[in-house]
Amino acid sequence: MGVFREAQGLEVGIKTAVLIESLPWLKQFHKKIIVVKFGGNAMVDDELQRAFAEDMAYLHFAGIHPVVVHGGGPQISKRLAELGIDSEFRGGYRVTTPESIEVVRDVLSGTISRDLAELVNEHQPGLAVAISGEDRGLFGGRRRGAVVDGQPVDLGLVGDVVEVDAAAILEAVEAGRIPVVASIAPDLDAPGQSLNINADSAAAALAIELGAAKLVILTDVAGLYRDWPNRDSLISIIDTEELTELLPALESGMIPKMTACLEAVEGGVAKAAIIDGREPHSILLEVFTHSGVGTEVVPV
Ligand SMILES: Nc1ncnc2c1ncn2[C@@H]1O[C@H](COP(=O)(O)OP(=O)(O)O)[C@@H](O)[C@H]1O
Ligand SMILES: CC(=O)N[C@@H](CCC(=O)OP(=O)(O)O)C(=O)O
Repeated sequence: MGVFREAQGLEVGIKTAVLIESLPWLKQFHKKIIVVKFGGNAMVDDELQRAFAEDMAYLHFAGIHPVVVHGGGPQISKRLAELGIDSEFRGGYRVTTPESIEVVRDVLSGTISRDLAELVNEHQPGLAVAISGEDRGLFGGRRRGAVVDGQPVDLGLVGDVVEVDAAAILEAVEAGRIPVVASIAPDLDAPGQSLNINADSAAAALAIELGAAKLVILTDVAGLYRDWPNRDSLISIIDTEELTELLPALESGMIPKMTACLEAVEGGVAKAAIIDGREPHSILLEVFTHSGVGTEVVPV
């Protein structure tokens, strides 16, 4: 009995320590916007999606304003494969054709945004609202290419967000709602044409425009590895100067992700973090504990 009581006491001690550790962060982020990028690789099963929706509701009811930008790379590739269309990535970006841009839109804003908003809304009807980058002038895009092995390459209908009109997002936030944003944008140079925007880069552009207190990117690795795939080389904190030096050596999906973190922090967002979205509720540890998780990008 004595041992049982002792164990119970220990458990209570741990619980209260965890709760009270969150106080400085609750104060720091009170009524502030945190932009959360939910990667396609981090939403691979229902349990992870439900945990994510729970976390967004948690942040909301803790007095923080989460704004979600989601990806969907693997889901787009799957849908394209079902249609007999191969996926090609160059420098971490999907080469996008007039045929595939329709699939990108359909998967991102037609399926994933709606599904995520629905899951969040299970916690309170109407809490989340799906908004596409094509709605109400949210994003304006301009075509971009990539550089692979020092050579410029064409990506087709892929763009950068060069203009953000955050009115729709701010209205939603002020109404106490959680925007769930799909990364697709009208092409400012070709009216009627849409561009496929990498979701990390869309999240960075939005975080800068909103003056977010933090950008958190959930993916399928523990963070940024200095010497990928050496698992002993996880970086816990890196400043923008060091990241700028490391960027040319990065591969595949990490290129847009770390470019996004760099742009966000250089654009005035105090911190950007890459965390493991395969761990349910990892974002709560990132936001509410001293040590955080994953890799944090900070100004010099
Ligand atoms: N230096 C690195 N550190 C961590 N992951 C890396 C690195 N270089 C390449 N990667 C790869 O990048 C992937 C994450 O990018 P991506 O697949 O685009 O994720 P998401 O769908 O979350 O945007 C990791 O799963 C890993 O395979
Ligand atoms: C241009 C480009 O590559 N767009 C991405 C958009 C989705 C995305 O970024 O999804 P993840 O975050 O899951 O990678 C794509 O078509 O896959």
